[in-house]
Amino acid sequence: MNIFSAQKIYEWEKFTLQQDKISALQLMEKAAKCCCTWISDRFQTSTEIYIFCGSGNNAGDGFALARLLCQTGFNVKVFTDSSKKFTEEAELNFQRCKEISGIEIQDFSAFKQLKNSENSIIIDALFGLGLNRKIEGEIAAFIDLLNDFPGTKIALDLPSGLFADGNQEEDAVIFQADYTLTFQLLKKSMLHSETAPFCGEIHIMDIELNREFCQENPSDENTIDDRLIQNIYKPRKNFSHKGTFGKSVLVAGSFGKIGAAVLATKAALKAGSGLTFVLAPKCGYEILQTTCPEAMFISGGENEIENIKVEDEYTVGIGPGIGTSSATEQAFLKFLKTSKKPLVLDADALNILAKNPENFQFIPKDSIITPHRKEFERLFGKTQNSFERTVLAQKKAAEMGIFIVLKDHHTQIITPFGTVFYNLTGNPGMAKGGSGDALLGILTALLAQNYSPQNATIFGVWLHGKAGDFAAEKFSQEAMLPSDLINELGNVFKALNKKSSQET
Ligand SMILES: NC(=O)C1=CN([C@@H]2O[C@H](COP(=O)(O)OP(=O)(O)OC[C@H]3O[C@@H](n4cnc5c(N)ncnc54)[C@H](O)[C@@H]3O)[C@@H](O)[C@H]2O)[C@@H](O)CC1
Ligand SMILES: [K+]
Repeated sequence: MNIFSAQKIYEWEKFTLQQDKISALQLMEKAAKCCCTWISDRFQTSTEIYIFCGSGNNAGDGFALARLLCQTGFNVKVFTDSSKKFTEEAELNFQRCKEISGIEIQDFSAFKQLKNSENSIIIDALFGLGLNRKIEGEIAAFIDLLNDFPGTKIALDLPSGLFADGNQEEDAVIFQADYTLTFQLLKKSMLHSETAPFCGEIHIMDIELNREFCQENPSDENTIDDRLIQNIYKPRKNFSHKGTFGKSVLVAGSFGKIGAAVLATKAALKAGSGLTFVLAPKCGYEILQTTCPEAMFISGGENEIENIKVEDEYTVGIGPGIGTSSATEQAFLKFLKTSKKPLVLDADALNILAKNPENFQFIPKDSIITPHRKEFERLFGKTQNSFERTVLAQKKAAEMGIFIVLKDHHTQIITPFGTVFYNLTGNPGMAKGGSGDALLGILTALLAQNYSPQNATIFGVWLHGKAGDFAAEKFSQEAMLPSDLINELGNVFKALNKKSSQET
């Protein structure tokens, strides 16, 4: 699914009004209806509803919603500044609201007299996409007051004070929503760690903007949706054999960190690698042969990796638990300089690279690197915030011709062509040592199975998150382990297969 800037969303709205021959007022009514249905499906009509309306079309949505909720049987109070000039659609909906005797319309100041009520809903229709500067003065103080009020807080389209497209100033005043009912598509600020928490749980309201617009206006920023995954996924054909599914080598482990090699190898096996090898130090021999009997062992040294010899036809993933000793560093750099095929690089492989950026030039084109925030900083330097980090990653991915997987709550995949894919699967239960090792194994296995580097990266990151979601469902976010995630890969493939067979 595309992510559009506020500017592009306005253009999309205009396009829809022209193509579908509907009015802005009708579109606003549709938006308000979606929100009314969402609220009435979840809350009893005994809940008091307070709606706060600014002066733009976000307020128009608020006025229309007030009318619809009142007609559904809720007790609704509207707070606004009626001395302000409303937009045309907001004014029309304001007038319609006034005609309904059941709705009390008051000035913002009247809100201060209200008794606190836990059993109430506060709806923020102050500012939406049209926010064009930081909120200050009286409105800022008012939003602070709303944030302190008990009860459920719902933002329409965006929490007031949050810009759709980017970062905020640190002291910005923003409505703290429990739920955000956002129209048509996610906005960029809903996907970054500094800004997304203001939205609470996000629900997309499908207001049926005309989809032809997306074909004519492809975006550089996208979220990974089920349709994209189903298009990438290649179900297995009969008569295939183990050679069809590639040969993966995981270069991993050192004394005390053989577990990292076990996790990466198991993940590669469970992600469908045809033949799997693990190149690890000899101290891991028995552990690996016992825990991963399906994988073949290649010795890379005694207690750490000192030598990496791999045949050209193999797909190689390097990094988990290898450490950064000088012997391992030399072995890794020697191997890197002779590598031609795309590699998957994580953890200590990235830490070794970060020591000397001169070595970046040896990373084969189309390789995949999977840094978390700290590893990214070590490689490419600090940025002020995650928005700037994405931009820097776009620059580096293009310069180096590689795929960068920026691990985060919504992990981003950045392609060498500058496109960003935000992943929506996964959960905080995966913030545990070993999750990254599993991801490296999955990515290596998919690359070995002939998924293109871009498809392997998108699919792998999605699979990893989805398996993590299945594991959290079974064991809880607290107790789930990376091995549980790996064991759930099978259930994710089963679900994908089922969907594929239903579609054909
Ligand atoms: N684009 C679409 O497809 C649709 C948009 N709709 C609604 O329309 C909204 C956008 O409406 P508008 O463009 O009228 O924008 P807003 O309703 O966000 O309000 C913008 C107004 O607030 C003022 N303003 C901006 N920042 C301010 C600040 N910091 N302090 C004080 N005043 C400030 C602006 O000067 C402008 O007058 C969306 O968020 C959504 O809720 C919906 O009705 C459905 C369809
Ligand atoms: K809002």
